[in-house]
Amino acid sequence: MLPRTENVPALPEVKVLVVGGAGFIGSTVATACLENGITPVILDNLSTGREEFTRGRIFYPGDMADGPLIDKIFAEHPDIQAVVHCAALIVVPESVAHPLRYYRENVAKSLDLVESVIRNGCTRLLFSSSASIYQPGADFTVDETSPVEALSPYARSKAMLEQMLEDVARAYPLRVLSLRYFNPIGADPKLRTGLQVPRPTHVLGRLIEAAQGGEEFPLTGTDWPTRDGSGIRDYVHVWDLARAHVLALRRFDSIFAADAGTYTVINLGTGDGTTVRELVTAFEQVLGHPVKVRETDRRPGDSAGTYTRSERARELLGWTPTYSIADGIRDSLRWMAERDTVLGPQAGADAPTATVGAPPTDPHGPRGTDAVPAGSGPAPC
Ligand SMILES: O=c1ccn([C@@H]2O[C@H](COP(=O)(O)OP(=O)(O)O[C@H]3O[C@H](CO)[C@H](O)[C@H](O)[C@H]3O)[C@@H](O)[C@H]2O)c(=O)[nH]1
Repeated sequence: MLPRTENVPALPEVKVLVVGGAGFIGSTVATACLENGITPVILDNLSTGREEFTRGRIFYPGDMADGPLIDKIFAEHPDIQAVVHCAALIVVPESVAHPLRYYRENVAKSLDLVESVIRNGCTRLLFSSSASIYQPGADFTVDETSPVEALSPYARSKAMLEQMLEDVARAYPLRVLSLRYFNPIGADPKLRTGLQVPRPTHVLGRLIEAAQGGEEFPLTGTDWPTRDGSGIRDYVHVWDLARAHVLALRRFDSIFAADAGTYTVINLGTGDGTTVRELVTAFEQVLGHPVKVRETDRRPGDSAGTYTRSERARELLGWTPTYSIADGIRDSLRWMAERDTVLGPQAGADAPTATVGAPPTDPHGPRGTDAVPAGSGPAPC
């Protein structure tokens, strides 16, 4: 006979508020949380996020600047123990054309959110920052102490918010961990979520588009002082990024206990620099055939790029990336082939209709479901 369970105390549920949890990274973070015993409560205004990514999850449609809504969420989920702030507009050229919108959405509304978080007594915030704020050094490597020189309104919005959060964390009962992402690629290995926009403008999106339409891939910039003249970046699989968030949530208190401060930064990159030419070669190897490449001038506001040399993510989070760049390319291709099935045909979007061949199943096996070792979860806020 099975033991009765009524008198067995339930394990305390670990809950986090994921702001921007219907977006590409936020939804993947939410999935990784679910797979590791953390319940995500999602807030997203669906300006770029997708409701499909919230199915079966606790979801509040709305804006992060809506104070009464944040109060309602905390009232209905008093067991929320941390906030993961992934909500942002992220397209660099768009930020150059519409800086007011970017500063309002990314900076001003974030301040409203943080004020609401503090008002509701939550003391832990993970902030999605960006490695695009770094000034490229002579060898293109950076660590968390490297100089910051944000070159676009998008990057400046991230750099400004980091500075503001540091000041806020000094003055109020809040600790903030900024995670500086390098260049996310791939998708959830089980293809539950992925990049939602139909025509992504980042380099891998443009390569996939070229492969789909048989068009030329524009290689934007061939005179950078890198080993082959093309821009260099650190491409990190989004599932590895998501795992890092789970580890950061689990270790949040110990990170700050060791550091004794209230604000800190961790780079999330692989430590491998990949040039655009090298990325094209890797892409062609995964795809199985060449793509046409057209060399063009640099993009306005572009930079040579950076990659991380930091060991901080390994030391503080116990995090090491598990996916290769080929894995990321393969998962991006698999997701693009599957995206319309998950999201439905996208009204008004001039998405390419052809799809490129992609492996039908997850070729990574169990790594896609790897559980993050359970430590002590964060205590209530
Ligand atoms: O069609 C293209 C697009 C890009 N590139 C090149 O590819 C490299 C990477 O460009 P991405 O646009 O893919 O990435 P960025 O690092 O410039 O910026 C992106 O990554 C950042 C993270 O560091 C932020 O997330 C930002 O929002 C996002 O646009 C650059 O050398 C760029 O010149 C091309 O050759 N052709």
